[in-house]
Amino acid sequence: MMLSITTVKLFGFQKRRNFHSLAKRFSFTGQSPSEPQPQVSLDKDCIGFLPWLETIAGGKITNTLSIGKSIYGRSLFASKVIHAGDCILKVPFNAQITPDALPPDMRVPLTNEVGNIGKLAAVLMIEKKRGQNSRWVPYISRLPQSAEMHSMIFWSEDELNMIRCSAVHKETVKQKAQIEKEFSLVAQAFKQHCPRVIERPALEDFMYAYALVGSRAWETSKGISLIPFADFMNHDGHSSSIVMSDEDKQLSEVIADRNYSPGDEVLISYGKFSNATLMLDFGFTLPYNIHDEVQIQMDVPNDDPLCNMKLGLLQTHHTRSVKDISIFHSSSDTFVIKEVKSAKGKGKGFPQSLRAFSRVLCCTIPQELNDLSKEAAQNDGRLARLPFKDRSRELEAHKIILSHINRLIENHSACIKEMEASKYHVVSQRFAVRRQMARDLLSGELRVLRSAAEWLNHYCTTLFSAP
Ligand SMILES: C[S@@+](CC[C@H](N)C(=O)[O-])C[C@H]1O[C@@H](n2cnc3c(N)ncnc32)[C@H](O)[C@@H]1O
Repeated sequence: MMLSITTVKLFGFQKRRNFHSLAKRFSFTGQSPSEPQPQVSLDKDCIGFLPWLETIAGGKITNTLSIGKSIYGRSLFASKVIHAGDCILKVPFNAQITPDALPPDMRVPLTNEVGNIGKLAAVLMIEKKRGQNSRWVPYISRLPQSAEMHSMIFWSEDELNMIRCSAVHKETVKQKAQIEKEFSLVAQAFKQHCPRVIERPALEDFMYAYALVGSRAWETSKGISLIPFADFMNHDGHSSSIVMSDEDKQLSEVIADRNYSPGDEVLISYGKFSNATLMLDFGFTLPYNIHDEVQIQMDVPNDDPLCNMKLGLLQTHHTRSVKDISIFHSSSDTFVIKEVKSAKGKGKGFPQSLRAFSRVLCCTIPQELNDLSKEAAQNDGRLARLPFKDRSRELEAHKIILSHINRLIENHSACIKEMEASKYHVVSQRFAVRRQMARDLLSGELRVLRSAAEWLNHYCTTLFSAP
């Protein structure tokens, strides 16, 4: 997952928001009550950075932001009063790094099998190896080191074990395998086409570059772009400021969504990401993430006598809507549930597609399946979307999901309990950060699962009370 950019020709003024607490993580130096405008403590390592980038850009990038340090690494802070609606930074496309920078000979062998992140990671490796000869050295030297990063591809077996009950565990394994596959192609291309720059490509270096790109590049018309300076901005899930791209003016820009005083940390939204996505790709979590979700995998058992008929029917009718598919590469029996806001049916409900799947699952004779198929044809074509007329069958269908969800609740609770039991062991700072991430992930998923169980329980108990 990359950060997604919004392409704009004309953009509307974004809604004013209340000041959010994340914007106050910064500690000021030398601030006294008589000073109404606190001074921003600049990141001394970045003093020459903006003038350098402005030279490349051929113009001003910001009038109101400076680079400072937050508890989450580098960040941008208001150096002057900023009003909601102000444009706070503009980075022209010519000051961005894209896969177009790959040596032409390397582009061809990498075309199909290496994704945009892998291609840009290869560019970053080349620039890094060029050292002081790289045009981008002032930028590259200010990127975080791999030891400071917590993207899940860097997690050890023990660390990954903490989240074994979550679907993101499997995704991490898949992502690592994909990176290794892409690395073998990139390494081959390096050996053939740039042996003098990269003599002995190392998987470790590729993984580091891949994690940097995955956590700080935006999808753009070039496929993907690293946008220096804009990528020093940290994420706030409540912010409505995003990085936007203006193809006519050939630049990326950010508009403030709220007022800021000098010294405030200025945050943007990377997207509506769950903690699973944030930890997999960005290496952090939010303590309470409203976008948390749980991936549910349900199978038609192989020993079900109607297995083939059910699979055929499900395939023909596509039980899932596209909205059910998340970051996870889903198979035909994968569903995503979000927090069900109210057990009484208000707010976001329980996914219809999963309920439909379980109705199909509990059919025991071909006639029932044929009836579902006929019913779909008479309505909007979607299978099993209406409750069974026979309420005990409807109950049975929902009990299937409920027992699956209850099992996941048990697994999540056991993982959390195990983690809490090991809380007082002496651990490294790195492990402590990752354990907190694991806790945020699992508690968020547990919240989602419990809301789903509550909804299902309510549905099951009221099924027979309706007239
Ligand atoms: C686009 S970069 C932002 C700049 C970064 N802090 C730096 O030092 O260069 C994204 C990275 O910043 C950190 N980050 C951003 N927002 C965060 C947040 N709300 N909580 C924790 N870490 C965050 C994570 O390490 C993430 O991978």
